[in-house]
Amino acid sequence: MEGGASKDCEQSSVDATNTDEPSDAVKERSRDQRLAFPGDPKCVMCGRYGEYICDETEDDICSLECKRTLLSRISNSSRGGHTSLKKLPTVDECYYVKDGNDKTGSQSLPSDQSEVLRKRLGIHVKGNSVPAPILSFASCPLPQKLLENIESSGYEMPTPVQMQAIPAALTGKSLLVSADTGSGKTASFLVPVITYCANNSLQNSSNGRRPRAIVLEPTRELCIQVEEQAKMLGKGLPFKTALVVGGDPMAGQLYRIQEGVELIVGTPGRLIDLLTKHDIELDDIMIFVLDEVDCMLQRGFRDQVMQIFRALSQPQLLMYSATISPEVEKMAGTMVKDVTVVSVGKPNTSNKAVKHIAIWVETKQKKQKLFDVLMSKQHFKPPAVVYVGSRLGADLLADAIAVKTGMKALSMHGEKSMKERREIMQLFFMGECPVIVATGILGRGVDLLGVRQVIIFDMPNSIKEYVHQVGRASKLGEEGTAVVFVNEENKNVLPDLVELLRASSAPIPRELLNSQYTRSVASAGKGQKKRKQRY
Ligand SMILES: Nc1ncnc2c1ncn2[C@@H]1O[C@H](COP(=O)(O)OP(=O)(O)OP(=O)(O)O)[C@@H](O)[C@H]1O
Repeated sequence: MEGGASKDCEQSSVDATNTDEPSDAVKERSRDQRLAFPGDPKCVMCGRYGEYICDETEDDICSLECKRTLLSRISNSSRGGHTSLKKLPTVDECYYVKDGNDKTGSQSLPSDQSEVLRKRLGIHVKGNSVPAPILSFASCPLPQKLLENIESSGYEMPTPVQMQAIPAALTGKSLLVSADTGSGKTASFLVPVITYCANNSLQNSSNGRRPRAIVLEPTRELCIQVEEQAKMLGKGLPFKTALVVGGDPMAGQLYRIQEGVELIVGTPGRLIDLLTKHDIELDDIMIFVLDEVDCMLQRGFRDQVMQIFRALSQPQLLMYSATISPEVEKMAGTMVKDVTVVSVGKPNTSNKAVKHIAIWVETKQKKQKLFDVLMSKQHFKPPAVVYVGSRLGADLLADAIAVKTGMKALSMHGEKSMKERREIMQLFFMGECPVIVATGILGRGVDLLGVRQVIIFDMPNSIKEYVHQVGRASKLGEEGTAVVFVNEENKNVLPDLVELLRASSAPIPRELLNSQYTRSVASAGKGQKKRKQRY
């Protein structure tokens, strides 16, 4: 080893503020070394953090133990006829601490390493005995078939929210989780739900199969998407799902539940309708998921959600959203005791991968501005979603786009039948329609495959909905663009918008800064800037 010179030492001269790595003595054994984080050098022998360089071979190595093994392997192979020092293939997969199983059966990181990982990935946790984050799905006791399905879905590594929320949910405790739009929250609740259901299915019992978990979503589109993902991840397991949404005949949905399912995915209204008209056994529901929880606990949905919740026998409550306010946290605390709170990144901020282009445009000129964007080779990046505030507005604008630009444009809103809604989404996904004009129905949660541009034609009334709508332009950190039209009519949301644009380092139109509704936040920002420059 180069006189024990570690890469950390090299690093520390570049980044003196990096205090993540303890600079202690050279590690004697492989198990004393921490795991490799994404991007770290990996030990060629065991895959842990390759903190040192072996001076004989120039290989990354984690400890003296691995160095000895490496050198002995090389000398064995050279005795076998190889005269030169042969490089061993670099190990790609991470190795996990084998003897640190926690009570969920997960192979857990030691607590100091958990803290380093959380810090690096912006994971914050609040609660009692929160388990360590995981670095691979296989470090949790998931059914083998589920692990295979995860792999065939192309999920090589858990995303940060999955790293923390999956082991936390497997403890059986209730969770409140916030993470960016498009960060993989859906799988972070489906994986524990499927694990629970598959492990507890009564498929071979004389009592038949009964629902074990419910996932509530605010829109039918989101239900369809989540149920599809659940089916994909649960394939080959004793795990069946039922979709309970308005617009499809109730008889078919009821029949499916009576035939035996483990998971119900539905909207609150239709589920209550079904539960009040028919006798459905809910005693075995052990997990209740409120996706988009801030929306589900808002007036409009709250009473229905609470009605369903009260019909259950104190299930584990899993609550998720990209936008969670302190009020929602408080409400969640009244529903269940001892909630574990997990947040990834800065709560309630917009997805960093989305570039915001705010344009100040008077209402009368908005249509023309939209046509300009759609007809500009430079600015239009199809397929795109245009968000509007009303159903009629969606229909009229889609027609106007088709007439003015010659492009196929379809509207999407809650008045369309389920059949129409499915057909529109299919055309869009098949690439046969470059523009969809939608109400907020497509604003939350829906994974709009391939969409990298959204145009907010009518600014929503709350910055939270704006965050969800612009989130449709990116998933898993891929870059997207959000064009947003604003004017004085959006006065309620303008101050929040200025703050969000500033936090995203996006240009802020002069009219927006000078508006009477934003002057106070705008000048607060200016003050901060001046102070920074002076010191
Ligand atoms: N571990 C993973 N590896 C690769 N892709 C993943 C992984 N987890 C999820 N995905 C994919 O990332 C995309 C976004 O995930 P998902 O829809 O769950 O995001 P979300 O956090 O629920 O977003 P939103 O807040 O908008 O609902 C999906 O296409 C999903 O299949």
